[in-house]
Amino acid sequence: MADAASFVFDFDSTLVRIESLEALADLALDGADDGAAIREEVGRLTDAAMAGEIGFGEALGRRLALLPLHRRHVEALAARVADDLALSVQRNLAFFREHADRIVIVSGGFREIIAPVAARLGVAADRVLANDLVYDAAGRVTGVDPANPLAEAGGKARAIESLDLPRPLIMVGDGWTDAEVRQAGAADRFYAFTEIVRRPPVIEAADAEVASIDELLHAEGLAGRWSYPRSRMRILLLENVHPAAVARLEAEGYSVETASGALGEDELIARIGGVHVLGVRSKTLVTDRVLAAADRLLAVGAFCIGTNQIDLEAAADRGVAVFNAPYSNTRSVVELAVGLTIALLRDVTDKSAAMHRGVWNKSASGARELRGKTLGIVGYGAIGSQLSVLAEALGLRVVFHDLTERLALGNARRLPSLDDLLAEADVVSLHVDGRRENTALLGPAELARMKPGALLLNLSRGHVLDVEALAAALRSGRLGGAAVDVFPEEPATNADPFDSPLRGLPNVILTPHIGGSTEEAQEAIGAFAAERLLAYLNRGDTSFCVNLPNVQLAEVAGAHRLLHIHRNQPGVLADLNRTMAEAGLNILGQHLKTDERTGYVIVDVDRDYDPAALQALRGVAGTLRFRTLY
Ligand SMILES: NC(=O)C1=CN([C@@H]2O[C@H](COP(=O)(O)OP(=O)(O)OC[C@H]3O[C@@H](n4cnc5c(N)ncnc54)[C@H](O)[C@@H]3O)[C@@H](O)[C@H]2O)C=CC1
Ligand SMILES: O=C(O)CCC(=O)C(=O)O
Repeated sequence: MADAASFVFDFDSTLVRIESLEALADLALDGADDGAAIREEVGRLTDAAMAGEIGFGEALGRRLALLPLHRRHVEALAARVADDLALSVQRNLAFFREHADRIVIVSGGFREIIAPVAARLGVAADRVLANDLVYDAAGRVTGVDPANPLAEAGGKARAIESLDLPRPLIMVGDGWTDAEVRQAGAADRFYAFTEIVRRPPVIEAADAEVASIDELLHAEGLAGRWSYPRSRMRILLLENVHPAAVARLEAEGYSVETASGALGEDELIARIGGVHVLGVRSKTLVTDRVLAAADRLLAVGAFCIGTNQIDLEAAADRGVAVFNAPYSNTRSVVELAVGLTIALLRDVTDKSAAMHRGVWNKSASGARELRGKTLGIVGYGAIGSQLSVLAEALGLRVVFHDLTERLALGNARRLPSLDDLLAEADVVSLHVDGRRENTALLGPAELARMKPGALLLNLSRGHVLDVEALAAALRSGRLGGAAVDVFPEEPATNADPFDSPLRGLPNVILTPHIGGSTEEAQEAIGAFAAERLLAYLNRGDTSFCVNLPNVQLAEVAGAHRLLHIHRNQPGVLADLNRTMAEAGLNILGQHLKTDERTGYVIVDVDRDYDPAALQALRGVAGTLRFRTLY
């Protein structure tokens, strides 16, 4: 479509992340007493001109008159401006260099500042249309050459027309003077470029908005640095995911939306359309219905350890990859479990509450040391085994029970059954995962098997413990206390009410699912999960994926990467290879990994192939998801 098109780019806040005149003002006013006021006025005039409120020529003259601008300031900015390229321009240098003979830069700014950037982009000096500064004998800027059409309102259109460029002509810029080019008929299409600034009147006057050069190239049917513009890929992060994750994903060019609370199933269904990546923590249920409504979803990030809130099989059956952060909050949970155990043994919370009511109750009765007690850990995975290490260091004896064979750390003793553990432990701490089969793992019968006066901790999942049965055991005095961090029904947001049969019981510590809620853990989770999602989006790497075969992949280099997720059924690889051979694709590298349910094939191919061949690959029987990366 755009084979013969000419591209005309604005400069300030389009090719570069600065407004030249403001940057010059900063240099010229450095140390000036009235600098702040002048800078503010210059900024105001720039905005007014960009939004079309005052004429460009008038704004330029007034701004230059305000500044004690000297040649050395211009030279200083020119020396560093090429470091300020817009990020998407930096990524797509190849586009500028390959198509330099159909690119023009037009700006009401100054030739000296634009020249180094044009050189970096490979654009010839005679394809830069800009104002020429005029200096006096002392090197002070007195204005711009009045004979240059760009010194006046409507100048961009006249300057462009004077070049008689091949049409269609595509204008790209952030300001009103760029929109005017299209309005004057000097351009056939105008893209409002919003990577640096977003000006609503300009967007309204544009044929389309592009938030990056990638989007521009995609819209014009040209190959950019990425197979798909990342700014068009929507990432929806719920439940207060740490800002570190947002920053990391945005830095890679993706569009991120956030929400502080969890969403109910119907609310999520209403929002999931068009979303490429969903990020949740423990409360948002990603059900089969949600996944069925997710027309674009590539991946789900669980910004936590547990993934029981996500229908992993339904996701796999749709080729949606699910990632979590399996170790980032482990230590936080363990530290809280240790602290809660000590608090329960010493009845700290009830004593503290009494003090707040003005009651002084100094007594050793019922208060016990940790040392020498037996801790029973149910579920000896990452958290259980870490707890084991810390507990032994504090002088506890540790016994554990796990469904699978686990290495007993230190002097910890494995017990063959849950019942054995319940019979022996003074403190029982639950750290199993949230699989459905663990519902009411501790019910009335199990609680009855615990030692009289024993303590119970649940920091795993709410449904693992029958809270009604626990409340009864506590009320009857059968158990000595409990600390519960997770509940069968948890409020979706901090504004929602909480209720539980455990409320109001003595020596019962209730915490609002904060086992993993430390600043350290949340930041580490944000960083880890974001990195896993980026590895999958950017190169197809499924390391740590919890529902698809794990394949570790290097960056795509000098090739196109085809990613094919399919049902694990006979003949898929043979069909894929036959289809690729028929399409004449030259294979540079291939990986296949399968699990019981799903297969994942990654093929790096030579770049010159007929894109129609990709349709045939989508048609291979058993295909769940197919995408291309480069
Ligand atoms: N309260 C909070 O804020 C947090 C809670 N969690 C919860 O803790 C759980 C455990 O986390 P990790 O230790 O990292 O998981 P993990 O997967 O490393 O360990 C879980 C262990 O439980 C064992 N297990 C499962 N069912 C069992 C059963 N019925 N009986 C005995 N053993 C059983 C597994 O074999 C595994 O060894 C997570 O799945 C999550 O639900 C995790 C982080 C924070
Ligand atoms: O606070 C959260 O995000 C939930 C922590 C949790 O339960 C988990 O990591 O599995």
